[in-house]
Amino acid sequence: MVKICCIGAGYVGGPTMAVIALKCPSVQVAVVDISVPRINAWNSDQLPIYEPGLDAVVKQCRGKNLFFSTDVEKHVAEADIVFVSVNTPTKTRGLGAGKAADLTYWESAARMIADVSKSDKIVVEKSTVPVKTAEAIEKILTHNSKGIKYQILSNPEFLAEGTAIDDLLSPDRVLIGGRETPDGQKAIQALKNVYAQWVPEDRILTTNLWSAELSKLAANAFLAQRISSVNAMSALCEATGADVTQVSYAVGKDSRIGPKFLNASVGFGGSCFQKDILNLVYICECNGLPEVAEYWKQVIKINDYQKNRFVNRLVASMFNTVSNKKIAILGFAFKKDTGDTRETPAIDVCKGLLGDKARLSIYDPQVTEDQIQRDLTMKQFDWDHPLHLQPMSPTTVKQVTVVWDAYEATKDAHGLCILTEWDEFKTLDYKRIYDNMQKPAFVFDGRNIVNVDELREIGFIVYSIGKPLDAWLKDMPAVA
Ligand SMILES: NC(=O)c1ccc[n+]([C@@H]2O[C@H](COP(=O)([O-])OP(=O)(O)OC[C@H]3O[C@@H](n4cnc5c(N)ncnc54)[C@H](O)[C@@H]3O)[C@@H](O)[C@H]2O)c1
Ligand SMILES: O=c1ccn([C@@H]2O[C@H](COP(=O)(O)OP(=O)(O)O[C@H]3O[C@H](CO)[C@@H](O)[C@H](O)[C@H]3O)[C@@H](O)[C@H]2O)c(=O)[nH]1
Repeated sequence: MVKICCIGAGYVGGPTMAVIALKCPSVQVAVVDISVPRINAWNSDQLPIYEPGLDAVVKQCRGKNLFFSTDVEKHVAEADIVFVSVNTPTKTRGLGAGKAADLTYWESAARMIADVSKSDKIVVEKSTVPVKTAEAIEKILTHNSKGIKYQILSNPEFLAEGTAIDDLLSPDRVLIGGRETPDGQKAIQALKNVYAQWVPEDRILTTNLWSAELSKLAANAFLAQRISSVNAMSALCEATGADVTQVSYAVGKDSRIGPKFLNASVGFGGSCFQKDILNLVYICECNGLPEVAEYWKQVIKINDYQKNRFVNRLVASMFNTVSNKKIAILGFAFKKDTGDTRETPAIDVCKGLLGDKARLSIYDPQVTEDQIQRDLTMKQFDWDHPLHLQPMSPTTVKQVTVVWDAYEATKDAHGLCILTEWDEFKTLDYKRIYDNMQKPAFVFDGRNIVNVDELREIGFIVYSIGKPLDAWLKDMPAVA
């Protein structure tokens, strides 16, 4: 029986291994982590992450061929294939701070593998890493190998949160990079055999190591670039009277461009896009390619611009001040169908409003008060370290209350902001909300989910990203 161990029971390690266990009943899968609460949660009825469909898969396999454990060394020692899916945050100190990937957790995992291994192993990079990381890992493993042979593969993960299970069950592609030696090819084949249990052969791509590592960074950069492109257009739409939804539809009808990933928004968030582009920028700079670095940096600059623009629109339309005004925040997660708040645009928007002394009442169906308070007090990039190594938030933000209902959040509010596209926000009783708000009542839709005409009919002053402006907003500059 093939034994797989995955180091890191997070958003990637947990769902990915659960699907491998589901699709490969003859493979034994152990997911290990240094975080005790995380492993306890994986072994309970309340899984540590919210992901549609995940519960059912875990319930079907857990205790049969899927195990969650803190006994990292035992499971690594027993495994034939070791996936490493640990955090690769942006460095906050020293060389490359603010851009380069921090490989501390990866390196410590590699050293531990070298320490405890007694048999040959295939070590798989599942985390997103800089190009050439496999070379560094190879060096750590071979210099400490005690005669054991290691093959390093790069098998980046392309799942998106909120649709992780569907993405894993029918991926657009699985990418496996390895050495072009006979042993390297054998290792690629071994991993291919696992995926081939459910992924059609023509969707399993094999490349050299560096192409696989770089393809992951490139894919995220391309995706994020689409969003920054449509968001840049949204500013121009507001200035000209064009409607960004109509523009993206027309543009996306070109089969060379395609319709997906063209929704204008308050900005992209999530643990990957910004981190991976910063990493790409750093690699370009280190390779003497400043123009290429500058090109990709713009994707992040437009994203920051979009978040600032949203806050400025809001404050400018409310008579240039939100001091002591109650603003309801609907949605805090970085996208719908997840409780994940890593790099969510809601953090920047809330901080911007708090900077202007607003009082915030926040509702998100999947994010706890504790998480929101931590996010609003944590330093940038601190969120991407294992939970138990994150600094405790020393204070809570007093101007913030967190409630469990959209109607409660909006009661007596001067304005409401939609920052996550949760389906339930589309079907709220906006007449009831309007009746219970201060007047004039404002809606700022950062996800373009409300029916603008209907809300204006009710009496709201509505701002929706990239849509023709409300008469109220027309003479106000986009960035005050
Ligand atoms: N979240 C996503 O959607 C996504 C998708 C594709 C790729 N990725 C990449 O996958 C990697 C993991 O991301 P994630 O979202 O799952 O992160 P995560 O923070 O949810 O999970 C990482 C886990 O690794 C554990 N860990 C860290 N060091 C360890 C060690 N030495 N031994 C054992 N456990 C250790 C942490 O405790 C944590 O539980 C990152 O490189 C990320 O860029 C993430
Ligand atoms: O048209 C769009 C699409 C997305 N977003 C935003 O972009 C962010 C990222 O969304 P998405 O890519 O769907 O979620 P992630 O879970 O961050 O997934 C991305 O990052 C993962 C981690 O590397 C990759 O594996 C995935 O392929 C890649 O889509 C979110 O804030 C979305 O709201 C938009 O604003 N407009």
